[in-house]
Amino acid sequence: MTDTGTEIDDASIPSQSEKSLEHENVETGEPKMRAQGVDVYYGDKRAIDDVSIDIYTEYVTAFIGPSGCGKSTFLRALNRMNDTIPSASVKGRIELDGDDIYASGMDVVQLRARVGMVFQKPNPFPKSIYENIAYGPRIHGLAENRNDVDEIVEKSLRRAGLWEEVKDRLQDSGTALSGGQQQRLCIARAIAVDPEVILMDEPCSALDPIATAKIEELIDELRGRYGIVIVTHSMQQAARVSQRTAFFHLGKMVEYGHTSDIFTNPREKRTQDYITGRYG
Ligand SMILES: Nc1ncnc2c1ncn2[C@@H]1O[C@H](COP(=O)(O)OP(=O)(O)OP(=O)(O)O)[C@@H](O)[C@H]1O
Repeated sequence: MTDTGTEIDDASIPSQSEKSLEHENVETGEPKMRAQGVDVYYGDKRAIDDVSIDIYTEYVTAFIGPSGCGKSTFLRALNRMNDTIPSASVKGRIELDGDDIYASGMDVVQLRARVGMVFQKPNPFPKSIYENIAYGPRIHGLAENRNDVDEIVEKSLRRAGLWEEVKDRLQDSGTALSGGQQQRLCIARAIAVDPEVILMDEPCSALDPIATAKIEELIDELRGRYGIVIVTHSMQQAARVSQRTAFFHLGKMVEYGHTSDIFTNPREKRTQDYITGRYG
């Protein structure tokens, strides 16, 4: 996809009457995740206001919007990462395969394996490359013996596009890798526990352009196998890697749709203002 982001000028954006409705209802099949009427609070301050969205395995979904609009807060609500913030609370319903992830019986450790997360700053464990990958499958009972673990380590590193670079140095520390390699190691670590969804919170913001391009290629290769949701500050990145985009502003999800529509044919003026660089 081309860099459509900030290069769009007003003249290229059709008026309401010209807008195609054919993409209005963007999905048909069952979503992997569904959020309905979700509010997230920090204490009594509402950071997310009545957000509803479906997440599909078939597509990469990008969350965009100006700083502080709540993208990361909402992303973290999707695997209960907000539970680690004492003042945070969530209202509404978030489902994974139809099950309420905030239900009292939900095993949060299991949930975070099914809905994995990759953070802004690569955060490998201060252990070997091998152990970074092997730890999760062992504690989740996915491997019975050393052979199983070896297989998972190789498969995960291959899927994350890192195997060829590290296969001869699996006992080296994960923290000795370059930033881009560390981020791919973190993606491999998420993959190793067989997730269904991978949440990525600005996964390239600490990386140089070449490492960024590799992560973007990887995201494209992983699409379809896992539901992928990416928070990004870069509209160019959203346009390159995602098929669906949600635009957030002041805690609300203003607009959701096909990425191409959001960037060339937005329905809402606030989306148009953002993609044309009026704020953010
Ligand atoms: N741990 C926290 N405690 C209190 N308020 C918070 C906390 N984390 C975020 N907020 C507030 O919630 C709102 C949304 O923040 P969030 O980080 O989700 O936005 P964002 O869109 O991801 O921003 P950015 O693009 O700058 O990362 C902001 O007003 C922020 O100050």
